[in-house]
Amino acid sequence: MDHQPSAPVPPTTACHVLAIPYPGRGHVNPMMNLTKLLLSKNPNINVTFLLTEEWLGLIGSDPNLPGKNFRFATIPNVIPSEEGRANDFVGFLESVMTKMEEPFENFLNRLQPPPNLIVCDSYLFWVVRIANKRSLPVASFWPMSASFLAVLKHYPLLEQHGDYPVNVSENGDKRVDYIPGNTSIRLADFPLHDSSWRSRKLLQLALNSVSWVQKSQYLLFPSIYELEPLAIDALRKEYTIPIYTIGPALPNFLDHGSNINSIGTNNHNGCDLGYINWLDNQPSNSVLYVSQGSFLSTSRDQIDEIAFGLKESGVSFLWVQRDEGSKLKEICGDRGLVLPWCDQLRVLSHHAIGGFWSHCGWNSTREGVFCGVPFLSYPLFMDQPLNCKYIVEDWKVGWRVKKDPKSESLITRDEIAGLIRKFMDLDSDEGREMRKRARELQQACRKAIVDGGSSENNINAFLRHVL
Ligand SMILES: O=c1ccn([C@@H]2O[C@H](COP(=O)(O)OP(=O)(O)O[C@H]3O[C@H](CO)[C@@H](O)[C@H](O)[C@H]3O)[C@@H](O)[C@H]2O)c(=O)[nH]1
Repeated sequence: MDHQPSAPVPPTTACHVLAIPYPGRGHVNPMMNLTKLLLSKNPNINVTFLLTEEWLGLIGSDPNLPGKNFRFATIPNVIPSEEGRANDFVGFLESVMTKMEEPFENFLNRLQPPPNLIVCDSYLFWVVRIANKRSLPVASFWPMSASFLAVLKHYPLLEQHGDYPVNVSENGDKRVDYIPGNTSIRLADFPLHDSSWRSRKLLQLALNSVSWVQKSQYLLFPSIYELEPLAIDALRKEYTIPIYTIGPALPNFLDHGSNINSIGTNNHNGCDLGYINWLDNQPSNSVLYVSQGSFLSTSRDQIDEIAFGLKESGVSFLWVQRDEGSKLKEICGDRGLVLPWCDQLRVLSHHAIGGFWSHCGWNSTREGVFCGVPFLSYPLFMDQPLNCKYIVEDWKVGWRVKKDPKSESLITRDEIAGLIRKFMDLDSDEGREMRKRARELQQACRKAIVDGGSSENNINAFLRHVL
């Protein structure tokens, strides 16, 4: 199915889709991009996008929201605020899994016209429970990699092989090859592998959500088949529901219509973006873009080492760091910019960007790959070590910042400076090879979204099924 040109989606009677993302940037963004994709495919689709009131405040004034056939709806703020979400992640996740269900059901009772389809984040398992009771079809949307889903689905294998819990300082570099859909994985790269209360609790919550995926009617990934064919094929064999890869599900590219070339042309849409002007004045491939995603961070001491390392490297950089910006600016001097937020995809697609220091969230990973940018991978949590493994070992489009998984010490400024210098050296053989592969992977992704490409076929097949 993935490579044959597919029939266009036929016009149909109106279809009302209720989309409900998990309340986090890394989940809301790809759900919004999926929504835009659905709306662009068929004029008879209407979408109601359900958020908490807080999240409506965060994204409701975005100038790139879909106009036609789209509306927001809200439920009250029954969960802890997005502000400081990372400080008590267990508490946040538990609230999402227990407190949103009732207001959601009340909302569904009132929703007019009633939806024909619900698309929900796979973490919101209670949506599937409610929809099943009402015989409403649900598409479960998993905004992380298919490989990560396969790992969680087969997590009990770790215990059966005597590999759980993992003591990283003893056997973090041991590799296991018994997870379907994955090449061999270091034990240190499994999510939530340690025996702490927090990890066990988060694992229990994640595994519970995974167990509900099979009870939905469709499974959607913002992934591209070519990025992880082994995992997609393995999951297609195991699940009885149809699986569709509709990636890359990126913002600007969708905002620019289906013109895939516009992403690389720094089309500012008339916005006055000082940092884009700054990038415009930098040589091609000379700037390292540094970001740890939308809500996580690393220790203060490590941030200081990164700042001094960046300065000592002599490489130009654009660093997104939500707090301590002024202190970091002072340390880093005038070689680069420190910002609290930027339009990441626009930055990554700029010709001046030559590398991406990333925490390897799945959105950032797809965005970097789609822009053909090589990675310095610095994963922090959950699926990120596995995404880093894809980048470094499977796709070979990046290097790890932390080489030894057993080491618990800080990565020093000297190590960081040396690594950055070597990574940004466009003339080294190793770097040239990595950049070539990044361009090849980028091309494979771009092919997926044109006529006959895997993602285009998948989204059409999904809509034919639904409509
Ligand atoms: O200055 C910034 C920083 C981020 N972003 C965007 O914010 C999103 C961040 O998503 P992601 O890279 O996935 O990071 P997180 O926000 O950390 O994502 C959470 O959700 C992801 C999807 O479930 C998981 O893969 C991650 O591990 C989890 O931390 C991306 O679209 C970025 O383009 C910006 O636009 N500007």
